[in-house]
Amino acid sequence: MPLLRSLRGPEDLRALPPEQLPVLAAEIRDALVTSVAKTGGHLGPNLGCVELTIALHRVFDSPREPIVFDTGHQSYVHKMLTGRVEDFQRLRQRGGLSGYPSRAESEHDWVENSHASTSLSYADGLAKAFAIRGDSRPVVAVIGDGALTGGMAWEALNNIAAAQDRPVVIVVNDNGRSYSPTIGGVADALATLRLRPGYENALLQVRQALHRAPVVGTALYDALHAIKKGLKDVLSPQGMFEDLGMKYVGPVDGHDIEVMESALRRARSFGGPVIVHAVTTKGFGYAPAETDQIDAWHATGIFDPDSGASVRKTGRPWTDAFSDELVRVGTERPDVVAITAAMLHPTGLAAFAERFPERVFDVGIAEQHALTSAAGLAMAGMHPVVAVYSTFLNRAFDQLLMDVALHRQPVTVVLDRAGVTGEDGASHNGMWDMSILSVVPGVHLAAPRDEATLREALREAVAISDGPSVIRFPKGVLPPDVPALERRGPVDVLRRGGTDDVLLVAVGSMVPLCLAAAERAADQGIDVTVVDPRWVLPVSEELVALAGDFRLVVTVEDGGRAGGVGTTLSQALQDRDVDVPVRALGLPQQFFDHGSRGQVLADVGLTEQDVARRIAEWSAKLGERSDTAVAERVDGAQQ
Ligand SMILES: Cc1ncc(C[n+]2csc(CCOP(=O)(O)OP(=O)(O)O)c2C)c(N)n1
Ligand SMILES: CC(=O)[C@@H](O)[C@H](O)COP(=O)(O)O
Ligand SMILES: [Mg+2]
Repeated sequence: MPLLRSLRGPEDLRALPPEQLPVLAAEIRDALVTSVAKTGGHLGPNLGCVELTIALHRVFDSPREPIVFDTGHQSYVHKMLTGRVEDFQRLRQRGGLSGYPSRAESEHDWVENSHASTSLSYADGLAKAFAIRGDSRPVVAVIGDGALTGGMAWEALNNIAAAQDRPVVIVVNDNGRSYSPTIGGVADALATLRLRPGYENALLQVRQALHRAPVVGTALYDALHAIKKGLKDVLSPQGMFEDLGMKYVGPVDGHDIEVMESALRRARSFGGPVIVHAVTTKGFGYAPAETDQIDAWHATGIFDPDSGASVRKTGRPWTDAFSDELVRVGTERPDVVAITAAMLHPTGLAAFAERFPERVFDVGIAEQHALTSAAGLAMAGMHPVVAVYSTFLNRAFDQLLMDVALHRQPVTVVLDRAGVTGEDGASHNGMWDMSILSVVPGVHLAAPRDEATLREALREAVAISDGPSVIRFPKGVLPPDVPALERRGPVDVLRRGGTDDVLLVAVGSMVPLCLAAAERAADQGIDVTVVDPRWVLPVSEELVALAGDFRLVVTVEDGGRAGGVGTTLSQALQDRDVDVPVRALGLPQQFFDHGSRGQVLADVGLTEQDVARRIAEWSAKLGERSDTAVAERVDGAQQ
């Protein structure tokens, strides 16, 4: 890849003659496929925006003129063009290149969050600040047709369109898909625009008119008229953007660098808010991705670049267990409906959709709306199951609190990817849900430990009729089922220590680690009883009663410690005057850099060795304290 590797940055790219650009695009595609095959990552979205990104960096002077990528999963090409091509060897690996823009990596990355539909708000804010400072530089936001379905994008558009003197260039990268084809009114309107005679036609019209233009006479008038008409077609408010007063350039073939560049230059020179509508193909140029009907290789694991065959991790994913059980529940319960925020397949709803197509709603990337519309469905007699990744529930906290919980509506939220997810980095760790849910009155929260308890939790959740229920489980494959020795209320006793030494409360996916830690502690002569509360909210009376029987309670959870299970259990014990020390092990409230789940957990001391060591330390301290107390009592008695 001599051309790609010779580029030190966008200045070099801008110096390339246009005829070399297709070669560069081919080299970038090759680099994308070769590298993502080894590490996994967002291949389809990046293959689809190669030419678009080349054109952006030729027209705009990044980093002075910010280019904000919505979600950021499509920023690999931008990274390659801004001096990071060599770093792709370690994409998404610990200490290596992030899979999203990263402010620590490059001054070209203004924004790094990867929750969708934020780019227009960032761009709006940047443009407002530049305007106040008397700086007229343009700001660019690149947003996919999927991200454009998110409410925030429209809140921002409402502001951007109103400020005709602020130069915000919005590039809509319209590949017609989120993961699956994007659906809804916005998507339909984009599809209609896509069918219009495009920017290329108008450009051709202008060029031909210019060639024909004589010096004088009616022919000159006709030619000028044609030029005017062509330009009007190129830059005029149309369709859905019309009412907002936005200028619109397009549709543009997003894989034609020359045309893309021309459209962007025109948008740049306009000096106000303008939309450039680029039509692209997700996975472009790599047949296995381009032809994949499910998600055009939106996010892939490791694969063989020649055949496209995936090198799969073996094992049954948690998502599949949920997916199967939901279909069973749906067969028995005609009132159960499912909602996805544009993630039908990855959240495991595809099987339910196939079986009950009329009972599934894809609301777009709109978690807030998902929750409130679920409340509406519940009010009218349905039991909605909203399946989202844990980290995206953050978006819909207020809707869960006020629209669902306050109204005591029976809505079940299923959180996939709860806990540390790892390779996607800080924004994707599902480590906030237990903290934010702990403040929601009346919520029921289950953290199943295996397939059997996941299935059971789902059935229990859809039977709850007086408020929201939530089930959380991690990314990855299921562990073997861990049968309970005994059940007390919702609490499963998984291991009995011989004495009332230590009660280890193992939350969900932490169960295998806790059982192993208990064995290690036993080797050091410490008796540990291990329980799984299964339903961590509300804290059950049975768990409180059990805790009161022990000298020390240790909780282990795959979530933020603030407001987590340890905190809520402590509070519950205090509320009931049960005097037993609780030590909480979990994630500190930090943003963790990307790395594998195992690495992140090890960094924060969530390994069986570390948990066993902490138990031993705390246990010893308590022993010292009670020895001292006994000694003091004896001393006191002797004096
Ligand atoms: C708030 C939020 N919800 C869900 C997601 C998961 N997600 C990541 S990319 C994506 C689809 C994006 O589609 P689009 O914006 O069209 O980009 P494309 O991948 O097609 O280029 C979704 C749903 C997210 N990142 N943020
Ligand atoms: C960008 C985004 O939010 C998703 O594409 C996410 O990266 C997918 O994660 P999984 O690979 O865990 O499904
Ligand atoms: Mg898209």
